Amino acid sequence: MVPVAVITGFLGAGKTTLLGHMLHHAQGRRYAVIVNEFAAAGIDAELLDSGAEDLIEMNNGCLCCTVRGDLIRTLHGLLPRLAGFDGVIIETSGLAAPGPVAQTFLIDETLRAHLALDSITTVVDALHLLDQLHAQAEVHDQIAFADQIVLNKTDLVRPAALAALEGRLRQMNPFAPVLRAVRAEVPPDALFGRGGFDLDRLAALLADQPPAHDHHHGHHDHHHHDGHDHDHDHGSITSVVLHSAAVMDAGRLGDWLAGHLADHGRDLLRGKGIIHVAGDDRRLALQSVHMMLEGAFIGPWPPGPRLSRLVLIGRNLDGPALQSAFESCAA
Ligand SMILES: Nc1nc2c(ncn2[C@@H]2O[C@H](COP(=O)(O)OP(=O)(O)OP(=O)(O)O)[C@@H](O)[C@H]2O)c(=O)[nH]1
Repeated sequence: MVPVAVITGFLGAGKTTLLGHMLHHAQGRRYAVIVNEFAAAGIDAELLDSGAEDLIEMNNGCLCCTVRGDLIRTLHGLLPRLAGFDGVIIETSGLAAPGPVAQTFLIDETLRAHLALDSITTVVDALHLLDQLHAQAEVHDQIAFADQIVLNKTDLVRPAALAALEGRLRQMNPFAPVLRAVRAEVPPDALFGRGGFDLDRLAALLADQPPAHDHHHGHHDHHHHDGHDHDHDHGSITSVVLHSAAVMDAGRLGDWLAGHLADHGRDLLRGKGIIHVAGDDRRLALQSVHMMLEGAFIGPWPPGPRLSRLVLIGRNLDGPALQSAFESCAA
């Protein structure tokens, strides 16, 4: 039996950071990694720069609904090579409800014979958690399903507020231990060997219960019409992928993005980009979570054309306007 760890958490909470931390501290253990992004741009794989033995990307939407079939196929494809791995790590997209992902391991007989769900780790963003609990139904599901919770980005929040957040998390999920973290730095063995996955609890959660979040807020975008997992949409949350083949001016791009985030940060949940900027041979990686923007140079470009890509996930995205604003940042 090869153990499977699922990493979940809302957009920008720090899932990829946690995955990177685990892979860099693998201490000789070999993991197969499955990454699922909401937007089809494959940027996570580049940001991760992981050295993972086997990184499989699933870019066609959200793991919880459209592509559970794809997850099953992907895992089946992995089976012949499974003996070479000490574990499988699945990073779900930030909009995924973990229930159906967990269900995959219970329903499929063949998978069940070879793979054992070991843990579901939910990463939460200490700075944005309270807002997200009001606006995003997925966050409730992710917390409710967690086997353990990584309370990440504790550097951005005062200690007193942290204790309150922890209390809130305990209230929502009394079973999951809460690990406080900066940059998702939790013990490297935190994802595996927990044996913590209690099937009885899972079964109870999978049963058709009213979602726990119904009482907490007036509106949400999640619609479970009949208890099946294919019927929810993600409300008005969409994504756009901006492209440019031109060399970009880092200053101009930074000014535009900072201004745009300041004006639209509430609606703009997440931004991620790999940018070809003038004057540097390395790739500029950009990341935003609401209004917080970070940029860092990562390794050199691979041979071939250098295409800049910026993915934005949020509400009310005007794709053509964003694309032309992006292009106008050319050097
Ligand atoms: N200040 C601070 N920033 C963090 C911390 N952890 C991660 N970040 C930053 O938060 C941003 C999002 O982190 P990711 O790990 O990409 O988040 P994610 O959950 O994988 O995001 P999605 O794949 O979009 O769902 C990045 O800019 C990280 O560098 C932390 O503990 N403190």
